[in-house]
Amino acid sequence: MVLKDIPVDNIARPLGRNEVIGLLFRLTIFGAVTYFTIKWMVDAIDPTRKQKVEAQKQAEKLMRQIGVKNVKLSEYEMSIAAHLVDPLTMQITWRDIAGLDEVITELKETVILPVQKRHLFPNSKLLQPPKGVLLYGPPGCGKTLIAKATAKETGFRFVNLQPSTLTDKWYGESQKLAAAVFSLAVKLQPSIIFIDEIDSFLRSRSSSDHEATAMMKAQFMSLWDGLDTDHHCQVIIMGATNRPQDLDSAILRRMPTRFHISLPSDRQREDILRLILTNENVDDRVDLKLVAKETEGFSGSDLRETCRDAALLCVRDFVHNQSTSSEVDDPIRAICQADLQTSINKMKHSKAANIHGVLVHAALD
Ligand SMILES: Nc1ncnc2c1ncn2[C@@H]1O[C@H](COP(=O)(O)OP(=O)(O)OP(=O)(O)O)[C@@H](O)[C@H]1O
Repeated sequence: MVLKDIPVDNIARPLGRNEVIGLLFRLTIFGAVTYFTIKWMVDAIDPTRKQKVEAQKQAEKLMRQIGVKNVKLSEYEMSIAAHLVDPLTMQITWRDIAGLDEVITELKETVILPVQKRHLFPNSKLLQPPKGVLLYGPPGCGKTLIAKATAKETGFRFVNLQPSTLTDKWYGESQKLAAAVFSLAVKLQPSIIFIDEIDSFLRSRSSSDHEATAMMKAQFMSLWDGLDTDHHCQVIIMGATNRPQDLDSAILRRMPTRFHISLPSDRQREDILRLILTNENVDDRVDLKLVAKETEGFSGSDLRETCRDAALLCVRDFVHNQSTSSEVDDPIRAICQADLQTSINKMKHSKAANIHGVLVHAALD
């Protein structure tokens, strides 16, 4: 075959300008489709994606509500910011806490005064508010109430951090989130980061710790130390725990200001009961001293539950009377001593059953 037999179309020739543009266009479209397909697949298999989108929306809303403008947040800071509490919706003040006057006075002197009177000692390193405060004691005794009231009184922004926010993540995410906790708190300062059940992720380090957990703990501590080096930084970490003995000693060292919130005494229970029943319809003959005596070992939360249960007994009677009596306008009767006693007995019963349950579990373990 000689050259002249080959069709002219089959002979290689340089591409024309339009063909080059067409080729580039096709390559660009192909590249973009590949990129978005891979991104879509990665997003689809990321189990935290939906949470991230929700967190971002929630964070943007809260940031607007608390008046934070022109602060750019990273994706990780956004997911922490979703736990911000809007100070306007936070109603807890010292008046909502009963029986803890001594703790509150000490807290005012050691934490709140240094914050509020900062201008009096701008250069003193000794009189700066502590960077770490630990509230410890049995469940339901007011630790969270105290942390919220502190934020309300100081006007600090309040980040209510659940340990699961940091611990239930993919490998490597925990560390980025831990870093975001601190960088966000600094951007939003003055701020309080409240970590309930702090022992659940900052417990004593052990050789059985997962590598990622151990790294996260180490990183958390070094970020915390970073706060200390800048004494103008107004960020306080407040932790609460029922098990202070489980906390890493290095963490305890970083929380030198500690408050023990114990189960309330007779007098404290009476104060708490009085506060809980302030706006309720209570029979004048109710003897709160006697109720306080009868509720030994109850926490503030148990007392609240007992009073709620007693109030429900009145509602139950009311509903019953409505269906059986012709007097439709009968008012709901006041809470009486017998209601409270019935509810106390019920609570004691359920507490005893709980303890029994725990013991049975422990025996089975
Ligand atoms: N001293 C108190 N004065 C008034 N109410 C109290 C007091 N202590 C507890 N309560 C009631 O019990 C509820 C639970 O209290 P809080 O959440 O502060 O307890 P906690 O110590 O943080 O518990 P936990 O360790 O389980 O998180 C409060 O919302 C409040 O109704």
